[in-house]
Amino acid sequence: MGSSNGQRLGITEPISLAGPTDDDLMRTRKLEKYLRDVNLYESQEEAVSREEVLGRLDQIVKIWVKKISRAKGLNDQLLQEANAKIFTFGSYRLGVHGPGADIDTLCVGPRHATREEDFFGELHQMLTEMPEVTELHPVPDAHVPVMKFKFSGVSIDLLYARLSLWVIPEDLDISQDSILQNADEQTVRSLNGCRVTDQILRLVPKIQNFRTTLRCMRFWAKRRGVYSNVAGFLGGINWALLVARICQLYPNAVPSMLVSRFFRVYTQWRWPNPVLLCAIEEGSLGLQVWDPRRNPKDKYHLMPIITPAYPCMNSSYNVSTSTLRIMMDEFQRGHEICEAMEKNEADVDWDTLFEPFTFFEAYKNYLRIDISAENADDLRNWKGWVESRLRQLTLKIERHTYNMLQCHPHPGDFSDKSKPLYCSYFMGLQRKQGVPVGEGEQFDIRLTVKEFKQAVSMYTLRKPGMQISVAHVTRRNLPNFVFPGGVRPSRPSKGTWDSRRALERKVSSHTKPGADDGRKRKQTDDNVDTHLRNAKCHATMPSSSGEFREGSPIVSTISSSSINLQFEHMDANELVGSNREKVENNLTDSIRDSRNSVEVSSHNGKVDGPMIGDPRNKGLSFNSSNSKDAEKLAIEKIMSGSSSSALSPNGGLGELEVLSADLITSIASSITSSG
Ligand SMILES: Nc1ncnc2c1ncn2[C@@H]1O[C@H](COP(=O)(O)OP(=O)(O)OP(=O)(O)O)[C@@H](O)[C@H]1O
Ligand SMILES: [Mg+2]
Ligand SMILES: [Mg+2]
Repeated sequence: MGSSNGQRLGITEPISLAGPTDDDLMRTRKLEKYLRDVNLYESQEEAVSREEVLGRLDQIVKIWVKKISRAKGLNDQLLQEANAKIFTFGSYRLGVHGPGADIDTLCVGPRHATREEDFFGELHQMLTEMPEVTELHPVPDAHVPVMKFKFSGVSIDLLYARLSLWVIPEDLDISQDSILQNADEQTVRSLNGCRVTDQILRLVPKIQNFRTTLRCMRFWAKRRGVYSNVAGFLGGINWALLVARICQLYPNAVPSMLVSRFFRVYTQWRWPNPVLLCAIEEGSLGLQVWDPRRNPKDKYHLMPIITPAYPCMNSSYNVSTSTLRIMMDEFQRGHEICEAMEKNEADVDWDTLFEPFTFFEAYKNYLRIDISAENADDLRNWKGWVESRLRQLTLKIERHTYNMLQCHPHPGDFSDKSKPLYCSYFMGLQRKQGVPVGEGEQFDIRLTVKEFKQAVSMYTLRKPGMQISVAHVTRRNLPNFVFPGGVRPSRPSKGTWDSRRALERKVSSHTKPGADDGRKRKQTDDNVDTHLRNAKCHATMPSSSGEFREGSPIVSTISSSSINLQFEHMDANELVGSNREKVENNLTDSIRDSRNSVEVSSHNGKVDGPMIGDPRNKGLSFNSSNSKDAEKLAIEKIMSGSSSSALSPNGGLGELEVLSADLITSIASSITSSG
């Protein structure tokens, strides 16, 4: 049975009930020390101050609700009982927040406390008048409306849920579905964060192990540049769900094991099989739940990670083929490092796993998006809008180049300290591996960029001075402010796992051309590397200033419509018979350019992850120990679902055809109607 108290948590049996060995315990201690050393835990002082702030906030909403109840002329009894209450969610509620993280809070109020007038009106006004409150920013028009501010220096996100109750009891349980009855859409969405977080905490067997593992995975994802919902990677809630599922599958494992199993399971996961912590209940309130058989949009989700509270939704609909590929590569890298750690290989430690991904060494070509505004408020709003549109740019570039050009968005922005009202975003560009290079072929993305800029300029709250420009830059022309400390490294990183792996691959392909297998590998590698190394990419910019210069004023002087990426094929013979030094140089280039350790193939624009028994999985170094083989089978079984219940007649599969029959079965068996 799954959990320590004998109750199975999760929709399948666990994969393994094994507990830790002495080595696992030792690795866990090292991991915990590592996480403390990199400052992932807040101080006791900060923890206390957060609690005080939460206490104050709860008092404030209670005062607020009395005040507005009185103003509305409620009778004495209702006035006396008038109540509102603060709940928390997000990383703070999960217990995985770092120093300086925000506290995500939800104010639950009664039916007579409205969102517009009372929450964004009166409560906002009250906060404005408090000296402890700074940087107050109401965002009433967001998908999930929020009031953002700092209270005694602690960042707060405050959402509002208006229930249909006249009185909010102090012991209100928001996990019961009836709480959603007659609630407006924004309230349902606002309640969702809390309800999901509570469910996660109920559905994991040993919370402390879950927390440490999640801290580790969040830190890892940030270091590897795959932490960001808005950029199409995964955010806090997604990582929490992925880790929670691993905890269910290995209920007696300790954090070091859970991290390693995380990579083991998710390198084998055949997306778009959904990750589920519990069955998807259809519920009785008629709210839409994730169901690719019914909702056309859900069929296109590439990496479904389903929330465990009604109405169950996919929390990761932003993931695209590109970001999925990047994440799968990262899972593969993590898997290899954990395997090496478990074999006690020299030079491999937690530090190796957490080595930062050197985004600005990884590509030769980048797209640079600069934005600017007239004041800090405008820039914040403009950034929020542009960031939410950037994903469309990557999707469009890939679509418009028939997926031959791959786009890697950098999560987060950069800015030049000397220019406070400007900021820049970057995307790495590369030819898709394995795509043959056509003679003199070029990628013209002018139209794509133009369309993107048009879409961005549709911003309804656009103010004068909100500018955007897009330019192509080569690695050499990257501005200094993108590098740590504003200093461009004189040479590419050496001695890292990534550089060593690239070197190994390169050396083996250059020195072992004998065996059939080796020849094949060499050909593939050369093919890929040749494309990258010989891809001469330049932008044609017939602008007044002529050239894009580092540190030049924002690219408004450069017509972004003139971007014309050209990838010219050069003479591949140059590579053959090169002297040692030349090979070294090429290696350095290929280290920078090679990120993909596993190829994720794409059929009809749909990605399907590596499969067990698939030759692509050769890189997975499962040793032949029985327990690991058994685990492999168990993972496979989870993917195929245990039930063979038929699909509903209105299934209407359409594009779902691309999903495996197994998936359909597992979806069918996991979506249940609640009685
Ligand atoms: N853009 C978004 N779309 C959907 N849900 C979101 C979004 N932003 C935040 N949320 C919800 O709010 C929660 C908290 O978000 P937040 O950005 O504060 O992340 P977090 O997991 O608390 O991490 P951190 O420690 O960085 O604050 C998320 O877990 C999610 O439920
Ligand atoms: Mg948070
Ligand atoms: Mg937040």
